[in-house]
Amino acid sequence: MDSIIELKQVSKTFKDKKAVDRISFRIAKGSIVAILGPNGAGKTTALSMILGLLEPTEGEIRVFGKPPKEHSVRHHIGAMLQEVSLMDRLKVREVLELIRCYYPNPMDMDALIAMTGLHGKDLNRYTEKLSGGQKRNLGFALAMAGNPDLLFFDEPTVGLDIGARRRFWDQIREFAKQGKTILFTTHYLQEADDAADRILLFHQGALVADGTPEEIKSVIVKRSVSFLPMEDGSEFRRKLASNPVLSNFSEQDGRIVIHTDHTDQVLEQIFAEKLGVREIAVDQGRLDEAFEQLTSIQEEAV
Ligand SMILES: Nc1ncnc2c1ncn2[C@@H]1O[C@H](COP(=O)(O)OP(=O)(O)OP(=O)(O)O)[C@@H](O)[C@H]1O
Repeated sequence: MDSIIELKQVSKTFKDKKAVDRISFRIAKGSIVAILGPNGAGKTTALSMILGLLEPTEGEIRVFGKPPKEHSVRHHIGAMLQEVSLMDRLKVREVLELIRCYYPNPMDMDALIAMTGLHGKDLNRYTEKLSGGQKRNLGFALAMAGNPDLLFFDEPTVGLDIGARRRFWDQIREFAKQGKTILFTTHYLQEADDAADRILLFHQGALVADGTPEEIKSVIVKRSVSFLPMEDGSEFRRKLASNPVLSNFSEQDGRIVIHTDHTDQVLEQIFAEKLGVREIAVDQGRLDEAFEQLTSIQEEAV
């Protein structure tokens, strides 16, 4: 694999808090990778270490085969973090020019403006006068100014409306087609599912799953057959419990739910046993269920 990023057994401890716990992975050129996880999972800490902003307590990180702090590595990286910090008393054009001149092969100014949702008239405005949305556009422009090969986004779509979100992801897919590599963090399962070709699922500092959205779903999401019982009472439940194919059931809002990898077998047994049921539904597991299952499995294990 043509690895752009490589982490080997990386941990980060703040005082006695282990924010990232022995994480290893590689990221291939041209991929769009989501670091997904709940609050406090260690996503930002991991991203900051890969960016060279934080030093790992243990383990090794390589970006383009080198330590992330090296000057030559920085020339190939662009980042938009949660807080876009801007220098006051500079106009938008001046900030963009300043950042562009740090890079050997910066993006053409007109192309930069066109892709980032800034308008010509914004260029002469002082950065402190921009609205929240315009500041985020500028943050995106600053991340892209050096025409980087590797892009980092920490929760990039927070606060963006649906149209802006869609434009953002269209743009990101275009970058990936050009061979750029994108790593982003998100809380949004749907966003990771839609936008990423790989998901690294973090929980309590650990990497608890790594794969395509489909792989993650197929490994840990159980499908289910659910129905409403026509007869109530213990006899019906006894019949279910005594059949090994049906015995793994739970009850949700009056429905009986059987989690299974073999929905056909479950249906066969329901008919063979002549169980009185109605409104049968067969459900494919969803990514948000997978996420909840994984994180709750981890919590039980702690
Ligand atoms: N500078 C720090 N000092 C002490 N603890 C920290 C520091 N930075 C992060 N932590 C702790 O490390 C853990 C992981 O934090 P991190 O910000 O990486 O999580 P996250 O997954 O990005 O969360 P969120 O989605 O809320 O941004 C949390 O328990 C956090 O409180």
